[in-house]
Amino acid sequence: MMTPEQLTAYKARERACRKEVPECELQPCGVLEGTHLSWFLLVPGIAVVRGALDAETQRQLITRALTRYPYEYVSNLSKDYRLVHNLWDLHVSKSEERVWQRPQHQRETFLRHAPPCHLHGDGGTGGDGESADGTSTHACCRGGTDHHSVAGLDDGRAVGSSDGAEQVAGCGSRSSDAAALASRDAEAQGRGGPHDAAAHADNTRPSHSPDNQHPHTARTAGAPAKTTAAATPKTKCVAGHKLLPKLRSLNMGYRFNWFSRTYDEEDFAPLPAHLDTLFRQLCALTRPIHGYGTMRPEAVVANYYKHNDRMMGHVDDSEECDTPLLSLSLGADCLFLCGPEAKCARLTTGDLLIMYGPARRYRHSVPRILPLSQPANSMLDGIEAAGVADYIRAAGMRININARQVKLDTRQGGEDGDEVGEEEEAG
Ligand SMILES: O=C(O)CCC(=O)C(=O)O
Ligand SMILES: [Fe+2]
Repeated sequence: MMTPEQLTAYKARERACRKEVPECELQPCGVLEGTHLSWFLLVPGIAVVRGALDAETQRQLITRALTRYPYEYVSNLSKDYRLVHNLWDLHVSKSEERVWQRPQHQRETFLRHAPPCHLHGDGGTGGDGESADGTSTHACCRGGTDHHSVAGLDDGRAVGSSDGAEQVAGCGSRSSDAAALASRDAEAQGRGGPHDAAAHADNTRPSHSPDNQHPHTARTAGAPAKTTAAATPKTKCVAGHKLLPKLRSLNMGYRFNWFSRTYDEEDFAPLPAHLDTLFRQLCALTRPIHGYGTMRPEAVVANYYKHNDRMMGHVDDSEECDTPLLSLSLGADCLFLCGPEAKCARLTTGDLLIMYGPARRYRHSVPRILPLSQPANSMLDGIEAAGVADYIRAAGMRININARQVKLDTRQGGEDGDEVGEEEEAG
């Protein structure tokens, strides 16, 4: 828990990050055993492994995050729109086909009882972000290199590095602050979205313009809703190709119920096997840091930030267990604030951030997305899927994919959860 003074100072630092790029406060801690990966501590319990993912793995995750996950899983758009086509396909075809919003009663129902994923035809979209310039050149600690990072994401098989080194990954959660709670409630009622960019300073999810809801979204601040559920006409619709930019976040595995503020046992969409494998490997790889050899990545959230988006302060405290939260950065750099002292780290593409121990429940936020770095641009150059690199560049996009174990070990009766989905196809 933070004192009121600490909270005030935290929020002031979030605001300051919009204007300047503070020094990265990561402290070097050494090299991960069996790898050439350098790791750092922001505060005890908040670690960053630089370059934990190799470039090809980053490219695969980015491609899937744009072309597959939004179609296969519930996103912030799911509450508002019923999609019968893949968002990416609508985007590249510049489809003018109109996508209709759900009627109000369906949106409310959807929030409480989201359909199981693999919704062919049930995707979602969210609100628009704002923009702001994140210009800054901040020197920060750098670590590992590609060839020692986690490599390969072939579906159904473990990710391992080409030289024997391996890596790990992480995830996020919900806030416990009263402010965050209030904002979540607001979002649950159809206001505010995960990423409300310029939105209010107080909450959680990346803020873009407030819109739709998604589990992680709810922590967003009480940004003024541009479109409240109640005000949305039943007939509102949007051209298909305009939906992808509204994507803010999506949820794989257990979905968070923003009304009960718990994970619903029955609301589970199996993860893609490659993500399950990746996060398990990352957890094992970073055991020397956090002490946990295994974790089940039961709730995975992908957050999509455009250059002016941000995620306000929140605490991820809805999970039952204390296993590490693993969080991957892809694309543009960002500033990450954390803890009672609002320490600041600059995260770069391929980095793995880990929250563990008591710090697992520290307040944290992403107050600013920075311009794409040269290494990020080089990494994007290798993306094969047409249009993906251009899309990331045009939006100045950062994608965060985080994973957390939700249930206590006893809940699923085994060391490893086995509810991993089949991968239909690669790529
Ligand atoms: O984007 C990030 O790095 C943080 C995401 C986060 O805190 C969350 O999803 O809970
Ligand atoms: Fe979080």
